[in-house]
Amino acid sequence: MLITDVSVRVFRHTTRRHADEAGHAHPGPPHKVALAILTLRTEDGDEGYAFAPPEVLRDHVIDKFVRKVLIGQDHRDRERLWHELAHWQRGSAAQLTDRTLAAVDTALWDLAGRALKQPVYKLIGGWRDAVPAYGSIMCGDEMEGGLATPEDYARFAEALVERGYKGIKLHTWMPPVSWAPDVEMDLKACAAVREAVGPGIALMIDAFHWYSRTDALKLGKGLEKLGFDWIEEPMDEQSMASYRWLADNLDIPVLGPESAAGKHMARGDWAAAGACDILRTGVSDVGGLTPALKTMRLAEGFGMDCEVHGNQSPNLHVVAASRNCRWYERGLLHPFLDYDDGFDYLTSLSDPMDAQGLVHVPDRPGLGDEIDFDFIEDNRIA
Ligand SMILES: O=C(O)[C@H](O)[C@@H](O)[C@@H](O)C(=O)NO
Ligand SMILES: [Mg+2]
Repeated sequence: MLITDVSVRVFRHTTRRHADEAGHAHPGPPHKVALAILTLRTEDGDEGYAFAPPEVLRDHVIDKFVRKVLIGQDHRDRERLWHELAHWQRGSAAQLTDRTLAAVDTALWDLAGRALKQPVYKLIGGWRDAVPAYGSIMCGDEMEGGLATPEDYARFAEALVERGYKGIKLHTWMPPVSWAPDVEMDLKACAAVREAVGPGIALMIDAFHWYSRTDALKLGKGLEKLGFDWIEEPMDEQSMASYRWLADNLDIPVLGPESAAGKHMARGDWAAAGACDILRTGVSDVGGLTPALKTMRLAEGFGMDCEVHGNQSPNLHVVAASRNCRWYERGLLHPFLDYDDGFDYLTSLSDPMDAQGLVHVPDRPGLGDEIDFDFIEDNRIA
């Protein structure tokens, strides 16, 4: 049970996803990007894994913090190990981030499941074996036939309904799109999608993240007329007061926070302050499955749903183990990309979706990722 080794391998894989200056993904030509895999190994030879950007798992962080906390410890003590690592953040000069905590906690959960030969969501306490997915569309762009016009969004939404999605979230246009942000254009895209898919499909928006209160109110009021299920991150989430004002002035549910710091503690403050109607968490955002589950359970105590940010197996297991979460966010999607192609370092999809829009949680040990270790070795750079 004791952890005897913590290691990181960095490898390159090919993707057509390119990040813009706000970190939002857009399609482009195939290019190679670096990714790191964290491996925790015990005296019994059991291993747990997590993927993260290489900078999140750089040597300094692993040596100075992660090894110091984990080596020699019982891997099953996830609660204690998470808190010990989190306490190192304060004195780390901002070097030990929530993203690193998330990777370590994810690998600990994966390790527990692989050692016991059980899927993680069953260890947490399963709620369901299949979860409804919404198609999370990439931010708009200026690509011919991409997501450049309201009609482009409508056409793509029809294709997503055809694929089986029962919910669709629009990330609308943001800089670096030359004319963005634009509330009127956001509403035109949302209206075109509603017209295209009809009233039976759940629609949500994830808008430009720095609108003013008045612009966010105008957007929200317009979405109310279109029967949208939630408005997400239309203003800077560092101002909880702005969100409390918005939630007080809108009928459409306000969902958040996604990107605000503070883990499950900040999300408790948002729920208590009435700054949102639906809470939000995400394994990468709050420091792991452990705090993501804490957010989910505190939301339940407030009678609130809590929607999970992001795809991939860690988030899927949180959704599968939670009653007060309606969706799995499957994406990000674009007309020029086939999401079901998966990743070249995994030999199967982590989130296979059937024609009815249900993602079936793989009945495999741990988080269930089928990792191609030969690919990783063949493409290893550190
Ligand atoms: O990079 C990001 O900010 C995320 O990909 C984000 O665009 C998207 O995942 C999101 O906000 N989902 O709710
Ligand atoms: Mg979002």
